[in-house]
Amino acid sequence: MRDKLKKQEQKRRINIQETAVSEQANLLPTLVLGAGAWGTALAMAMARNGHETWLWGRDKLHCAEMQTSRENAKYLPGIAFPDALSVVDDVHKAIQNCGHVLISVPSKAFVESLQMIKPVLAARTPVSWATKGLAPDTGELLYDVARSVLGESHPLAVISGPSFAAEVAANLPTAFTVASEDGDFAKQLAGLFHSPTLRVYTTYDVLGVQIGGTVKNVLAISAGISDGLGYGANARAALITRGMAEIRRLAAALGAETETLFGLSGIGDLILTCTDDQSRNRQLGLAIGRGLSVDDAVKFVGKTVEGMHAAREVMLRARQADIEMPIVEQVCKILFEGYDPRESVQALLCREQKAELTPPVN
Ligand SMILES: NC(=O)C1=CN([C@@H]2O[C@H](COP(=O)(O)OP(=O)(O)OC[C@H]3O[C@@H](n4cnc5c(N)ncnc54)[C@H](O)[C@@H]3O)[C@@H](O)[C@H]2O)C=CC1
Ligand SMILES: O=C(CO)COP(=O)(O)O
Repeated sequence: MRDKLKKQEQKRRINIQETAVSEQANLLPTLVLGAGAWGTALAMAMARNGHETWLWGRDKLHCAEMQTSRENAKYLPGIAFPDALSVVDDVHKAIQNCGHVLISVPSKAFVESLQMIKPVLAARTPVSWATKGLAPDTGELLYDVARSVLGESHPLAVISGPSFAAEVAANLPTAFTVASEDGDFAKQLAGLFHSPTLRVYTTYDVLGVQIGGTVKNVLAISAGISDGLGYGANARAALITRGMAEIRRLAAALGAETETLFGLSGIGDLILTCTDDQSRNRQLGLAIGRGLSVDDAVKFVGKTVEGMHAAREVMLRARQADIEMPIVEQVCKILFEGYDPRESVQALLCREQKAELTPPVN
């Protein structure tokens, strides 16, 4: 009995501490790490809501330019920073004094960012990220990477969904999802962004949100390749739909909620990036489909293309889970084994006949 009461008291204290941390996250400024397109757009969205936001980028010259011009002319030209947004120089001081860190760097720089904040981050300061992808080589989910680097004490959250940076920066209507195992933190983080032009939904399914946001990038490359080859709208719709089946299989195998894949971070982001030319993953596919070599296509796009990094790791996770992801497999063959995209499409079409749905067994 005494043990039970002790445990209840401990739980109550943890709750009080967590509430204090969460309230602090709302009052103290948010530090955004990564002054690319997405980090800047998210920083602008929070600052427009009056939340004091600090933006840090590793390129000192770029930061100095942003301080002077009050815009990010490199990634989001012509959109002025709100008053509550400042570009900071001293990242260590900012990490120590902020109420929440939001990481928005490419997946290859994610661990490096966690390692940079870890020694200076105050205990229990919440950390979120908008990075989409898996850990290079190991294919670990970024949530697991963050937990193992930062330990158990920091509330963590993932931001994902159909949201091109340029449209968010331009204040065009957008909806995305915040996922966290800590429901209070999810709500508070969503509240920092929520506005008449930005609807932010919350969920606890961090796994499903990360899988959707990662695999859709690989599938956007496949849709781009198909469109670059001139294969038409039927082929694109088939790739999106069968691609969705691949996402669902991986998500189910890893223990995510199927429902999540039918939400903003799943089908929402898949449709966005497979169909709109703002997507850099789709742009890479288009260039390959139109005849450029993979190397030349990467140079031609010249921007962050997460699907190029995620493709191998997604395939690795699929093999570990013993599931088929034929579209992702063909994208890997084109990107890394020199396959001709036409051969890959043939390989997909020539797969054995299959049922889309089989009757339930009584
Ligand atoms: N651009 C978009 O519309 C969206 C992007 N995302 C995701 O956000 C992440 C970042 O993408 P973007 O901002 O678009 O990329 P970006 O290419 O516009 O900018 C990336 C920024 O990260 C910086 N960077 C690279 N390595 C770094 C490091 N080690 N430390 C600090 N900064 C570093 C670069 O200097 C650059 O400023 C990606 O995972 C992407 O998939 C998610 C949703 C929308
Ligand atoms: O994730 C995105 C929008 O939700 C951005 O997609 P790209 O990285 O393909 O440009």
